[in-house]
This record gives sequence, structure tokens and C-alpha cells, in this order.
Amino acid sequence: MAAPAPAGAAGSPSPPPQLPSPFAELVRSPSSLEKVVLRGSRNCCVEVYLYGGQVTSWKNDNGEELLFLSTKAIFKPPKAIRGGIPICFPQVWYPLSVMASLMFRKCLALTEMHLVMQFGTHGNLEQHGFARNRFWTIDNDPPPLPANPAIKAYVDLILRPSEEDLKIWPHSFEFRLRVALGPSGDLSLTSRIRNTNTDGRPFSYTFAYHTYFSVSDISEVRVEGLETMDYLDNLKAKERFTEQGDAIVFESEVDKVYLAAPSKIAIIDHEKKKTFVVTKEGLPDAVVWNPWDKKAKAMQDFGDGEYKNMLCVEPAAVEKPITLKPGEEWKGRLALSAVPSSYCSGQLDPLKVLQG
Ligand SMILES: O=P(O)(O)OC[C@H]1O[C@@H](O)[C@H](O)[C@@H](O)[C@@H]1O
Repeated sequence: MAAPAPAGAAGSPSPPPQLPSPFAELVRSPSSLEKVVLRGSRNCCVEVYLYGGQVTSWKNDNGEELLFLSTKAIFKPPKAIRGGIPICFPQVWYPLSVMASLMFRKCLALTEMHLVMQFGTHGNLEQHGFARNRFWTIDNDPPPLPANPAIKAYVDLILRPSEEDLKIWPHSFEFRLRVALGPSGDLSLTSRIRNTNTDGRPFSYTFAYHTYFSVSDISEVRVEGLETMDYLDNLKAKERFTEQGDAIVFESEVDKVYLAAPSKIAIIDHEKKKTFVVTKEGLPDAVVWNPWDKKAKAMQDFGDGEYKNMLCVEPAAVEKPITLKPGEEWKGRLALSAVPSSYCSGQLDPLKVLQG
């Protein structure tokens, strides 16, 4: 489905909208898609495309890229950009057939199945929904959002459904996204989704910040914070298992939804002596995904060997869809920071990072 062209695309070009922050600039990328560049202290920088509302770059004060973006990413709507932080809404995979099989194996209560059916019945809702395949616009006058006054580099984007979208998901909504670069180089995404249905109908959706982290070598990476958690394994028909008791390491394809995961998760890149700290609010679950070699080869917009240098840890609301009545608003926040790992005895102290 072709994404609607950006406002003002045809005919006379609309003047570039003014951005509220002097630390934010709207530029046109070589692919001719527009992106906002947020500049922080020293070389800290974030880029977010209006297409998909997608962050594609987050650099630290050494100018080092912290997110993974495939060298084969396609910057041509309606294809989603492979990498950065795609926004999965109003659905995180979970094709209806899978829901039915979960129901059959009594993995889901009838109520949850009913909720999911509300949008599962719209068939052509593509995998991961459509928010990442649409043009967002800059919102210069968003409702006030309590924020740290020290954060100067930010941009507010908004997505509303087009007539086309309403045919595949018949619900009116306003999805506001604030992308902010903090004074110490941390990155935060705050989503506010409001049900603006005028017919009194609630709607339910699942959601994920599909975050691609850049890592030196996936076999040198550990994830702390998900030990002993229950998860649904996408590679085993979403069957439910319990994670073993110590850090997660990677030796093959992984595609798991950790349920009711802690609010902080640490991704330790041993070789780079760096730890990503992922903090989530309003997002109970976390998807962990690495395609490994076979699936990497099968993806046209992903290099065959690129699985070695990426890991997706995706704060999400998947197991229990979020339901909003008309007028209700949901807020989901992702905060990312990158800290040196070897700051004490050369080893990361997971408790310090996760409880700090
Ligand atoms: O190619 P897409 O639609 O971006 O999805 C990539 C991966 O996204 C992950 O979140 C899913 O758990 C995987 O099953 C999926 O393959």
C-alpha cells in the first residue's frame, strides 16, 4: 500500500515548518525523505525521519553510532526502513492465525482473544502495523508534556489515520511522538496515543519500539534483566517458556517476547566495553530478536553478515493489548543510555546498572 505523500508534496512546496527548538533542524536526506536532526552537546546527535516517525541514528559525544542501520536499508516508501527504532503500531505481528492457535492451546483468556479479534479481523493490517510506513508531520503545538527542562534538543511529531488507514483499521486516533536528546547524550521516545473515535467505540492495539542496537559482535553480547522471566517463543509457535537463571547470550536465531519484563534491561557489549541501558514505562513486555544467518540471507534489505552486528531489544505491549475508550490517552516511554561497562573491576555490575 502506497504511503500517502507528505502534505504539500505535489504543486507548490510548502514552506518548511519552523521547529520549536534551536537544537533541531529539518533537512532533506539524499533519499529525498525529510528528517529532523537533533544536536546535543559535543558530537551527540539524533536523526528522525518524518517517514515512519523513525529514529535512524543516535550518536554519542565521540560521534560513535549506537543504533544499527542496515547498509541495505531501503529509503523508499512504502518499505519500512531497516534499522534504528521503527514504531510498531497498531499491531506487533501476531497474525490472527497465531492468536487462534494460542487460544486453542488455552494460552490466552477468552477476553484477551476477543480484544485482539477487534483488530485481527482487518486482515490486511501488515506485520508490525502501519505507523512505520506513514509520513508523520511536525507538531508545533502539542499538549504540554512534563519534561526535564534541561532537555533542549527535541521534536514533536504526530500521526493521524488517513482515509486509507481507516479502511484497514477503522479507528480514529492521534499518535504524538516526542524524540528528545538529553544533555548527557541519552535518547528518549515518548508516545502518546489518544482514542479520538466519535462513535463511542474503544479500540485495542499492541505496540513496540523496535529498537536495533549496534553491537561489535553478537557472540560477545549479554543481556541482563530478563533472567527467569517467562517468554513466548516465536520460533516455537509462540509457546510459553521460562528463561534460565543467568544472562542471555546469543548462539543462534532468537525471537522471544519476554512477558512482564523489568523496567530496566542492560545489553552488555563486551568487546566495546559498553552497556546499553534500556528503561521502559507503560510497556510491560520486551521482544528480543536476532535473525542469525539463515533469516539474514532471506531479508533483501539486510546484509547477509549484518546479524553479527545488531540486536533488537524492543520494549513492547504485546501479551495484553492496550484498550482505550474514546478520549482516553496512553503514554509509553523508552529511554536509552550508553555507559562504559568496565567501570569497576573490569566487569559490569548488573545490579548497579539495573537498579542505579
Ligand atoms: O521484517 P520486519 O517486519 O521488520 O520484522 C522483523 C522482526 O521483528 C521482530 O520484532 C519479530 O519478533 C520478528 O518475528 C520479525 O521477523
